[in-house]
Amino acid sequence: MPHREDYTEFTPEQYPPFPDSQEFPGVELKTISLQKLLDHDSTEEDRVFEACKGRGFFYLELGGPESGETILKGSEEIARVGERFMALPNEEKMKFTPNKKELFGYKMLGATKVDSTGTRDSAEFFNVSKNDMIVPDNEMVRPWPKEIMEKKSLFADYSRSAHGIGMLVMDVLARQLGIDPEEIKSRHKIEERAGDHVRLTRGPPRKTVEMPEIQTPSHTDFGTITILMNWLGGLQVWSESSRKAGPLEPDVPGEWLWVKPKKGCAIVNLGDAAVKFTNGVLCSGRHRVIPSPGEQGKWPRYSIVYFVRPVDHSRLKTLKGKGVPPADDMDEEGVEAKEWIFQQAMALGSTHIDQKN
Ligand SMILES: O=C(O)CCC(=O)C(=O)O
Ligand SMILES: [Fe+2]
Repeated sequence: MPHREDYTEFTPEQYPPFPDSQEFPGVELKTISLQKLLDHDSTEEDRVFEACKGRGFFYLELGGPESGETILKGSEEIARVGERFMALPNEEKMKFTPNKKELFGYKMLGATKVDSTGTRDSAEFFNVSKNDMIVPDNEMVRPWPKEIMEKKSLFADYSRSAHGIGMLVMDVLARQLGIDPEEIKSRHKIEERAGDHVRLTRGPPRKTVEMPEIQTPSHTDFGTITILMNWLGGLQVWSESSRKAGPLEPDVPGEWLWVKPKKGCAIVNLGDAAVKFTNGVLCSGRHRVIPSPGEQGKWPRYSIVYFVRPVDHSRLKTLKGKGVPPADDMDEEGVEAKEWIFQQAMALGSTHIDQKN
């Protein structure tokens, strides 16, 4: 008999492959090499620009560079932290719900409405603030569970690497669009407080063959760019890219296509802030998560996501660049990022967020 300490429900080495069947139509995504982007390979820069103007989703091959290796190894270690936290009794987990209009902390199963009739989601997640992980304990602004505090340096390294990778991509995109890269850098300084976080998500195994439940409802990410690690199918993108869909439902005809996890790669996607900065030249792809398909559905599904977001007090508005069509808001001050993120989260049907400052 294995000891309790040996038990782990996050066991990527045991997962069956994504089913090879027409029943589960997949999306074709470009695979971009992190090493080539670091080397300023101009063909790779053109490819990533195309991917971000198109669907706004691509695979990023991580192996080799230090930051990529940190994400590859760190995501598995963080998933195990997630497993330990999610196994705690509910009352323990509920001590860490968000406060003050922020999204950090625990979201229980069912806290998000997934459609206009009020059906609830079926995944739980924990958002770990980048800023609290990269400062000494006495400068942290929230209490964190012991499971996370024990691994604070892991979260700090992971946050720095994921943030760095996100900024590398944004720097390429800014140059392609003739936007002054400083406009992007100054809005994403890692030491300044931002909504950036590492999200640890657990979705339960699939209950029925029909896969009726929604683990994470249809949405576009709110921030600038997202670095996602997952090991089991479940993520789907809407087949048609849309730059102005409302919060929950796609507004253009299409279908959900599966995004198959790809070994050694992160799935990277742009968020609504990148759309705002570029007046819709870049795309924030609509996506959702349902239980894993076929045999994969017997396992609980973990994903580790890093959201790069504009710093709290920066302003969201269209930036100037030769590749950016002029917009009405270019000479305005713009809305504060913290308020924008809060508004977006509320529009998505979140009921667990504290609406008071
Ligand atoms: O779990 C996943 O694969 C994606 C999760 C996601 O889209 C999100 O948390 O915003
Ligand atoms: Fe997302």
